[in-house]
Amino acid sequence: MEGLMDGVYRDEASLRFLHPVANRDRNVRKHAFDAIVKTVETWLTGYATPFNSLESISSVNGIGGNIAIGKLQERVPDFLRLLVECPFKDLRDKTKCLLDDLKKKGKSKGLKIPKRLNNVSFFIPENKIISVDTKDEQTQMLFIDAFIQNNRLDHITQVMGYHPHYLDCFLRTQQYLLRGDGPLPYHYRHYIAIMAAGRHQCSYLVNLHTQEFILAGGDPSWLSGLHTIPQKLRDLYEINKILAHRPWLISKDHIAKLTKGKDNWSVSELVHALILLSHFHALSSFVYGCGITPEVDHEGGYTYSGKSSPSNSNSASKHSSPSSSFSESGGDLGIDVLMERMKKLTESDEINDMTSEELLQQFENVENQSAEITASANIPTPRKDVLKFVVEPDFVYQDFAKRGTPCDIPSFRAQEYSWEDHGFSMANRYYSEIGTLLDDKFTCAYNLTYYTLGDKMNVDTTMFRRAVWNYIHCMYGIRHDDYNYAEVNQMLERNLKAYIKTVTCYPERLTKKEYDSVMREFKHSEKVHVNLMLLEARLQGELLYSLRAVMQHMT
Ligand SMILES: CC(C)C[C@H](N)C(=O)O
Repeated sequence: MEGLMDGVYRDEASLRFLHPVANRDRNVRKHAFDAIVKTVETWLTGYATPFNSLESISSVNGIGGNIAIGKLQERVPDFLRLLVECPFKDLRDKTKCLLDDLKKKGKSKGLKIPKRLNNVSFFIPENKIISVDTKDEQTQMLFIDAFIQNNRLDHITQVMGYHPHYLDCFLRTQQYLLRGDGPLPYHYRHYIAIMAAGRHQCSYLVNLHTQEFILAGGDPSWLSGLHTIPQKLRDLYEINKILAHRPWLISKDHIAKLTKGKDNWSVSELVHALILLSHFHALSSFVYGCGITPEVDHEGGYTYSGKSSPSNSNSASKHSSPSSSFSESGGDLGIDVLMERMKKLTESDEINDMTSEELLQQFENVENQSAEITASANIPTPRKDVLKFVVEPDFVYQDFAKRGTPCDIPSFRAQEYSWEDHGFSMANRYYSEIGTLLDDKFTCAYNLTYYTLGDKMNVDTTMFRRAVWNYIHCMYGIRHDDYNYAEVNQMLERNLKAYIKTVTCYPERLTKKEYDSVMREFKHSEKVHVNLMLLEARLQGELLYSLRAVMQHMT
């Protein structure tokens, strides 16, 4: 039995390592695929009841550990399901045939073929999503890149496919953070991703990186929860928690504490970790903000019952809570009104007449108003499998305006510590190249425009986009003193502010109803665009606080 298990087990591991199949070279792909076909055929014919005997193995040490390895027989079709949606046409077609074959032959052996349960997003109809075999060459290449990097074409990538220029920056940075040169061991990086995603109970990212952690050679016992991990990694938890919800509380003392003592962090390792944490906090916002669905091989992503065909009517859409704090009459501005206001504001040139006190006052107004806006009231019950990676799940965002006195924290002046002048070089110094990669990504997200608004062409949307970006920083207490915050109130109506606040600060609470109720005349690609800005502004906000603390510690 052990021999069989070992054999399948190794194959499983190599299957999961799609690299040879995910190769740009057609011949390499063919070769690798033939090997898979052979493996599957051996499984189907070589043993009397290979799948049944595997079923009795409930847990396997080594690779797999906690990830339902007992369901190995389900994984083969799983894996094939992933390939059905890969960006290589030749492979897709072949896989379809193989799956059909498997369906026929497998039945008599009790083999169950999973069906995809969801589309890519709970919010965006499938026919509006960029298809795997898109004719757009740049996007197609990026999908291939993503497939090669991540061993799959994940739903995040596919949704970001609306914005190829951004996707390019995103994939480059993420690849570097997770698999490039850097001070932290690979399995640490994925575990840190899990810890970060846990702050928002983002099981999508937790599942993805649980698998990656194993593939990177991580010890499966760590997946039973935080109590099993090395002290050094556990020490990171406090800063993870603060950074995710109240980054203004981070001080140089946190950095000092981590960088001294027995199991200490080097400053380089810490900078790597801080960037990973912020990346995955912000990515959790994106996952919820766009209603990303579980992957086909993740819990909630597949079904064995014959009935279900992909639909958008999954959990998230059922969430629509009656007590939503988004008002029905929330007054979605509509594109015409928005354009009208942008035009007026551009002509008025008001900021030149304002004193710095008045500008400060405007900032404080928006900040105080933001504290009055309740985010979504739909508070989900945390899932047990994610909770094991979470300490103090009740520690959540608190309005910056309500931070209270014991430690009266002033707002963060972006002019005194900015990404461009300080954060960027700080990041590069301790973790080479990352500053440049992040900078490209920030610049891309900040400036991205197609000069369109819904169906309208040739529109300068700068003002709207600035308002979104600066509003997010405002919720974190970050102030740009060359910006007139009165514009935020002109550009963003109350429901949209509530949406932005929910997705940035409490993403796990967002419902489909809320997604639908804002930016009604925008295209889905534009709503995703707003979510990209949200991701990046949040990420930058967290980094400004943590890198400033590192700097203060070093000087
Ligand atoms: C988020 C959207 C309002 C962006 C707009 N479509 C543009 O091209 O700038």
